[in-house]
Amino acid sequence: MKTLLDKIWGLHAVCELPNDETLLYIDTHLIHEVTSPQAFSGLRDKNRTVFRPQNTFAVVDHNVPTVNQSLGIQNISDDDSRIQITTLESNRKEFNIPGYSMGDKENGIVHIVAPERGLTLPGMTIVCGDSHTSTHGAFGALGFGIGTTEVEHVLATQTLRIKKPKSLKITLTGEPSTWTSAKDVALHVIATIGASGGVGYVIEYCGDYITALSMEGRMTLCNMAIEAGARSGMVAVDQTTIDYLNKTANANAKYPILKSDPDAVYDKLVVIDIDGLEPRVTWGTSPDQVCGIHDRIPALASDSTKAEELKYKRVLEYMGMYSGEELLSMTIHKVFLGSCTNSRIEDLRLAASILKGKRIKVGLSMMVVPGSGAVARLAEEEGLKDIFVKAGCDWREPGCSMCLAMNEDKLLPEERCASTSNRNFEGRQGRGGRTHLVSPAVAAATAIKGRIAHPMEVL
Ligand SMILES: CC(C)[C@H](C(=O)O)[C@@H](O)C(=O)O
Ligand code: SF4
Repeated sequence: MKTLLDKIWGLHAVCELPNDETLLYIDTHLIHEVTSPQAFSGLRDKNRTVFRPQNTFAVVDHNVPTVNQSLGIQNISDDDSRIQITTLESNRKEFNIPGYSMGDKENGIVHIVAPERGLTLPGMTIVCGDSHTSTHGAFGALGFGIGTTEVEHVLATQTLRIKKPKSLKITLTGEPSTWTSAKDVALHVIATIGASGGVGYVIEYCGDYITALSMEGRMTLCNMAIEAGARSGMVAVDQTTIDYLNKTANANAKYPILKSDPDAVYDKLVVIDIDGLEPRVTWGTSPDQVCGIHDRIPALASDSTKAEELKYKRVLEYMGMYSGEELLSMTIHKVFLGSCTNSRIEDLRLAASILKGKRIKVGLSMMVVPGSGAVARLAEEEGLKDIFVKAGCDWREPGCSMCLAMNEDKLLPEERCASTSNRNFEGRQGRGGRTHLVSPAVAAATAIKGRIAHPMEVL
């Protein structure tokens, strides 16, 4: 009667520690340039080394420019970005850590690259100094984000001191509408349980919708478990997982069909009906401020407190909207197709299928940032890049880009963006920028119309 979480935990618990903590063995440690510098400095200060460099893998993604990466790191004008990238390069050399440098043809966003390279496998524990490490749970693995001090601990020992999270089973019932994707379901889950509804839990997604969902869709869903406050998201291993791994990791390997026992006991159970669910769009500055695409900006609840009223007014003011305004009437200046939520090949295929033979609205700009070199190559081979370019989109090189605006890709104050990324808080995509989180299909339709649009409006 064990859950998937119990099983993976049991296989990795080295010993129990005081204060309810477990010393957990870590199979794969992913690192990037933002949260690793202090961890390496810590190692050096204590005269320690990296215990298992071969189980560590580095990419540079947050700060990299999305144009002219081949010109090299010295070409990056922002000092912080250049220093972070250079520091990771030198730490990798010093500690013998495998990975990709800027401009490497396989480099990309850490959560896209690792699954693609077979570094994410069923039953593994995977950590990274990055909250969206939850993405890897799509493979029946336990992936979660850690802080910089913990990065140092994992580098030094390949283990982590951690309290076991509680388990939350979310069963999705019914069939959503045709143009509703995993992104929309992720937003609906967050809206239903709230942005802190998952705090203290690892979510396991179950139900027929999940069984039928592609690996890319499962990654999108697990990626955004964090936006519901959860430590991670996971999906049981099934034939879809195995088929994907046979293509990407190793065609001859035997992978364990790891799943929860039928009578497994969870700490909490939630059932969410997604029957007929329409595409979702966020209207506010929290990922749980979500509406159906045909809805209007919701009014303030009549039983709201003064504090809630002030917060609501602040959100509308920042977003430049009014209560009752129609989402479909919202003029959009920029569209961002990218991020570890939605920059896999399936996302690009979907957006390209809508943009094929069409032009994006005059005055609007759309940036397409593939999640990795492999995604970019495949998109070029399949003719997707051509479709985007012909439609007037800006085809870029891989990286986090306008998901968090640590490079040149930013919104200007009051610019409104339909973005396939995962966070919409104030300033996330540039100071004063306004973010609406959407699916790749809605992003493409929106680019054509110049306002939030349902794919059916352009097909
Ligand atoms: C920079 C990093 C620590 C951060 C995270 O952990 O999520 C980033 O990836 C993000 O999406 O905000
Ligand atoms: S794409 Fe966005 S969410 Fe993902 S790791 Fe990069 S910054 Fe974080």
